Amino acid sequence: MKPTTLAIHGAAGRMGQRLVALGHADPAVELVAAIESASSPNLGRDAGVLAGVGEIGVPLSADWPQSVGAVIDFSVPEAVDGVVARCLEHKFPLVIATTGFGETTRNAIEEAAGVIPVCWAPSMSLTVNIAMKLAEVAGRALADHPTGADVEIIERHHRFKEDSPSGTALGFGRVISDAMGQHQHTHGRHGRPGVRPHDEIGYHAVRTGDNPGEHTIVFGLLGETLELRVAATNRDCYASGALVAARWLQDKPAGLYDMQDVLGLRP
Ligand SMILES: NC(=O)C1=CN([C@@H]2O[C@H](COP(=O)(O)OP(=O)(O)OC[C@H]3O[C@@H](n4cnc5c(N)ncnc54)[C@H](O)[C@@H]3O)[C@@H](O)[C@H]2O)C=CC1
Ligand SMILES: O=C(O)C1=N[C@H](C(=O)O)C[C@H](O)C1
Repeated sequence: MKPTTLAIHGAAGRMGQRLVALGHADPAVELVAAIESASSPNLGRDAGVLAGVGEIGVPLSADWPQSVGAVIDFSVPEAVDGVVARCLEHKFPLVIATTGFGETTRNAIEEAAGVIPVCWAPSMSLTVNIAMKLAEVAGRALADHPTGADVEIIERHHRFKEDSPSGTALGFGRVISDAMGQHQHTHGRHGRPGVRPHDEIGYHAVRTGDNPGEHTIVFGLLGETLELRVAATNRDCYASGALVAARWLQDKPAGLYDMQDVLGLRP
């Protein structure tokens, strides 16, 4: 099978650089474009040199290729509408990994997925996506527990992360509220909020050092506690998941997919 040609959007970032490095080492893909913001100080530099793997002949550029097998986006929320519009215009399959954007962008993604295949997931990590399945199972089993089960989601990320809570924490919250029916989403607590209602999921965003991402989901009953914890030790779990998703999209019809589809975790 021919390698999938790839454009990486946000190629000079923390994630972009790991994608360039892993993509360069992967014979199943061929990196053909490393797209960056028009104001990036890295424009013109070789993407491989920046990523620490030596010269690969792909310069960082604000220009888009005319043709490519798939686009992977790890950039900033404000840039995602533009990525979606470009991919729609050129019919490029698209993997969206950026987090922290709002409803307008979500709607644009859903609309684009009527025309092109899109994989959108807040975490490309295999273990995070398995943990989401486990959270769904736990949520269903505890939904009608007589003592009630309090759900708290604690996430830890590096000091440079700009959105909070993480897209993954919100994803866990969606999966659990679909299973258990909570209607309130509370972000941190202070003052005297009173006795904890059961109809609530609590989110706590910790920002510290260089943590590449860690999520703990607490199901607190009276008398026992279940915790699911999933932690990255580096960013390669996200980068390799995104490369798998880009390959997977190749033969897919237009539609909105996520990593549960890519990893075969959806029944
Ligand atoms: N879904 C997943 O598995 C993961 C998602 N993320 C998300 O990916 C995003 C990027 O994360 P990092 O790499 O840590 O951030 P970063 O800040 O290191 O990189 C973002 C890059 O995007 C570039 N950029 C900004 N505007 C642009 C534009 N208009 N066009 C092209 N490039 C542009 C920046 O110059 C920068 O190089 C964040 O939203 C983060 O939450 C991060 C890790 C895993
Ligand atoms: O910004 C990050 O680093 C990460 N962001 C994603 C998120 O917001 O969930 C995924 C991962 O946790 C790393």
